[in-house]
Amino acid sequence: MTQNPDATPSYSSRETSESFAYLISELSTNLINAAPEEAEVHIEKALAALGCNDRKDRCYVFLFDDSYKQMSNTHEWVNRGITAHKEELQNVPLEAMPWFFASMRADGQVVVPSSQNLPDVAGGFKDELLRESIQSMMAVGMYLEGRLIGFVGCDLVQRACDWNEQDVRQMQLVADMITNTIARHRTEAKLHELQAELRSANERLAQLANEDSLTGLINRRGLDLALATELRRMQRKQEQLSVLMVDIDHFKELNDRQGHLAGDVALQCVATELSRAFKRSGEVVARYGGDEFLILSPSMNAEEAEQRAAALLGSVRCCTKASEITVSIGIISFIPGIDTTPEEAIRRVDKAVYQAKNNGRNCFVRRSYE
Ligand SMILES: Nc1nc2c(ncn2[C@@H]2O[C@H](COP(=O)(O)OP(=O)(O)OP(=O)(O)O)[C@@H](O)[C@H]2O)c(=O)[nH]1
Repeated sequence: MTQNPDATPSYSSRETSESFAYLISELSTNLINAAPEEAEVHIEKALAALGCNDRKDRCYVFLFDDSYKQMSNTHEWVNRGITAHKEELQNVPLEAMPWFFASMRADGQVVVPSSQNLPDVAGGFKDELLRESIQSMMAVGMYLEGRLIGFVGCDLVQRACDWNEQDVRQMQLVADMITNTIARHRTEAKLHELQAELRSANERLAQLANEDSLTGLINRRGLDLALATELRRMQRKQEQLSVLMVDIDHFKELNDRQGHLAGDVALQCVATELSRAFKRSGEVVARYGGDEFLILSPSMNAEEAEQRAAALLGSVRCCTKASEITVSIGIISFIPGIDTTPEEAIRRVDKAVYQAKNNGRNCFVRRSYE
């Protein structure tokens, strides 16, 4: 125990008062069951219980930062008529009171019966007590996994006090209780953080599994899922689904002539144009594979699908002017039946593209679904 050499406290064998012990056990139960947002209130109640017992003037919790450079007053209770200091005691540099910090680290407690009698070596700490008109104080350390993380303490403004063992024991009880609460909430906060990281990693993984890395469009896997969903949805609503397959013309030649990288850029360029042209709510643009793209337009009839395909022929040429790329487009527009499968829809729209290629490319062909 750290004691002022000029004023050795005379500890009595007074037992912890029953009412205090009862109150503390009740608070302890509350703290164990408290949700993080309620814990603050319970910690302050514990400080109040400590303060009201034996008429203390101020009770508080300070926490050190991880590098022991600063400490901050996180919780405070003050008696009626006593000035609160919590606001101003944030990020207090520990180097300003080396004696206090060294004593706390060495002994796990600092007991000051009379601040007037503190030795000169207590320097900055003594000045601080006198500045705040604190006549007497006591603090005990809070340890988390063996590491000093802060302390719980109390001040007496109006009187000096020969603190006894029971006083220290009571304060230690409250300090342990608050430490356990802080420990539990830190663990829970860490757990929530990890859960959130895991959730977003899983979401990203799921997204990546359905995403084409070159263009950022959904890939064939994602398209298969989306097509199955749209077929069911349009069947239920008895509305038309238009499916457009867009295939770049003579793409192999472009690769051969300008290189694979230029080919990649052209694919990205077409992908961007398709995304721009088909961004109505519910529309899906996918890279189906190689130089083929697929578009799903729910609730769109054949006439509108043809208009949009015609516009697309023009805009693709514009967007890839440098490479003079054209595309061939196959279209099917139909109300899905109960037994329409994604494979069948793809097979039919693929035939339409094939026909567009045969018709000389840079055009669209719509095939009826019957
Ligand atoms: N640069 C690049 N090329 C790709 C990629 N995926 C597939 N290809 C190439 O795309 C070309 C597709 O060519 P084909 O299917 O023969 O068709 P095409 O040359 O476009 O001819 P038509 O469709 O008949 O007009 C192949 O040469 C593939 O190697 C890719 O990610 N990047």
